[in-house]
Amino acid sequence: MTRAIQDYYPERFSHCFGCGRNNPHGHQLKSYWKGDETIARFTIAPMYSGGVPGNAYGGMVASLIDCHGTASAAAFACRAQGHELGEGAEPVRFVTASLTIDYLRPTPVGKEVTITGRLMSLEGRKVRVALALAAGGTVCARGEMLAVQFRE
Ligand SMILES: CCCCCCCC(=O)SCCNC(=O)CCNC(=O)[C@H](O)C(C)(C)COP(=O)(O)OP(=O)(O)OC[C@H]1O[C@@H](n2cnc3c(N)ncnc32)[C@H](O)[C@@H]1OP(=O)(O)O
Repeated sequence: MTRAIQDYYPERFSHCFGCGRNNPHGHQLKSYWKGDETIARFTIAPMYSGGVPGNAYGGMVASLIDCHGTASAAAFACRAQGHELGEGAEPVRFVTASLTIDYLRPTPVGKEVTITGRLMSLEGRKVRVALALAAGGTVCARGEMLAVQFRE
């Protein structure tokens, strides 16, 4: 897939600060399939530094995990319905109902990090996703999300 999962979001759901392609002030995170899992790459600017010099504040880490998690949920749900994003039906949209994060070690700024997502379970409108954020191959944070399909 060359287009990011977020590139398939309908226009009206594309203003998210973390991942909306139409929000020029936001992070515009992009998530992709990688086999049966998902991946996003991002370099945190030094202005998001936190308590530990040279490292990011926790909210920034949570923001990246949050947006990658809901994008992953949309992709997992789509594939479970038997089609890929962009094929036919408009992709379903998910919001975060619950997100837990374990901060294992400081996350560096100014260096590319990867965020990965793995499907844990899918039940009706609920998708549980296991998430990890790593820098240089070392996991800095782990997350677990319950994403719920948005009801319009
Ligand atoms: C479209 C947006 C695109 C960008 C997304 C980027 C990521 C984000 O930052 S999203 C923003 C942050 N999240 C939010 O603002 C969500 C706020 N919460 C809500 O709107 C609602 O509580 C919502 C939509 C999650 C669920 O409400 P609703 O659609 O009425 O469903 P509801 O029946 O209450 O719950 C559905 C199921 O999820 C379960 N559930 C809901 N919340 C939780 C929770 N916190 N913990 C555990 N289970 C939960 C319910 O028990 C229910 O389970 P079951 O079907 O087995 O009975």
